[in-house]
Amino acid sequence: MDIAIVGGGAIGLLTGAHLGRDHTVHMYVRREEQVEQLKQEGISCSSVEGAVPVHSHLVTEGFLSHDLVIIAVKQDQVPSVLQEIRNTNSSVLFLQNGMAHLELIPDYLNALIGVVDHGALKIDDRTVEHLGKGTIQVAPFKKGATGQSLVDELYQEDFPVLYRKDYQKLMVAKLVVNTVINPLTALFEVRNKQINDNPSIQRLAYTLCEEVCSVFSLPHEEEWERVRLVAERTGENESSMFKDIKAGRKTEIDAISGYVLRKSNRDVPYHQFVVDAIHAKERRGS
Ligand SMILES: NC(=O)C1=CN([C@@H]2O[C@H](COP(=O)(O)OP(=O)(O)OC[C@H]3O[C@@H](n4cnc5c(N)ncnc54)[C@H](OP(=O)(O)O)[C@@H]3O)[C@@H](O)[C@H]2O)C=CC1
Ligand SMILES: CC(C)(CO)C(=O)C(=O)O
Repeated sequence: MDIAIVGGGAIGLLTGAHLGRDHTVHMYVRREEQVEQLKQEGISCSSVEGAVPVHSHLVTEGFLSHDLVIIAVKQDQVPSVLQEIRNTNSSVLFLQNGMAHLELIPDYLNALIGVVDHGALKIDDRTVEHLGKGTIQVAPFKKGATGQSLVDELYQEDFPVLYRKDYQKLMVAKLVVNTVINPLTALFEVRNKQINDNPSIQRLAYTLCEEVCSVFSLPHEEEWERVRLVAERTGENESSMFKDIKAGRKTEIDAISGYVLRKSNRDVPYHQFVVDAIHAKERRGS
């Protein structure tokens, strides 16, 4: 298959390295020096042997035609990427955390929604460290659309891409995990395991979980157990929000906890607090 990946960050490089073994991959990035480095040296990924050759382009120089376009930028960059790809007929796979981008997807687009539970860290413009192996689950955005054969073609034994029917279920499950673990680990600057190990953080986590479950009518105890398990399984991770805060970058708080606030028709004070507190931390870094 001929695949375009927009964004050469942690997830763009990780998917590019793995899919580039079986498919033709075109990386669309926004800096000339990254275009050149990828063109000359390919992608290096800790879980893939050798450098993986890819084509590379400046995103602003227009799009070629591809079987699939994968959007691997952060939430806040989705609008500008949608502008760049507005004339595409290709299927488009979105890999963002949070759910705010779903509201931006235009009707005409043949969109697929992906949930990534790998952990990846960008080391430099062509190098990514694969920190936690997981899966990418993909479901069609529009009712009735399938895309299953395309998704099945992406499957690799050591990099499973799995077709699912219901994107809502997938996304809400990931949102619950991110809205509990990410802001608390970023605020207290701790690894994920502290959600279980620090009794005060655990109490805050439990209440955030109660709030998000009430907004989406989910069974609280079941969801809380799932959050605890993810915090345990990824215990040594620094969450993506904690990493963003440490690096002085804008976080995805508005797309995650902010989305819960926007969807709620009652007060969710703990979510309001973490949104304000994370914004305060972002400002401290600027
Ligand atoms: N990293 C992880 O382990 C996981 C990440 N995710 C989700 O995946 C998404 C991507 O995250 P991640 O890869 O970590 O983020 P990164 O910050 O590592 O990468 C984002 C990349 O997008 C590039 N970019 C930004 N705007 C544009 C644009 N307009 N056109 C082309 N490229 C652009 C940036 O370029 P530049 O370098 O020039 O700034 C950067 O390389 C996020 O929503 C995240 O929540 C989900 C699960 C795990
Ligand atoms: C699952 C978790 C919390 C793993 O760190 C994550 O998705 C993130 O950090 O964004």
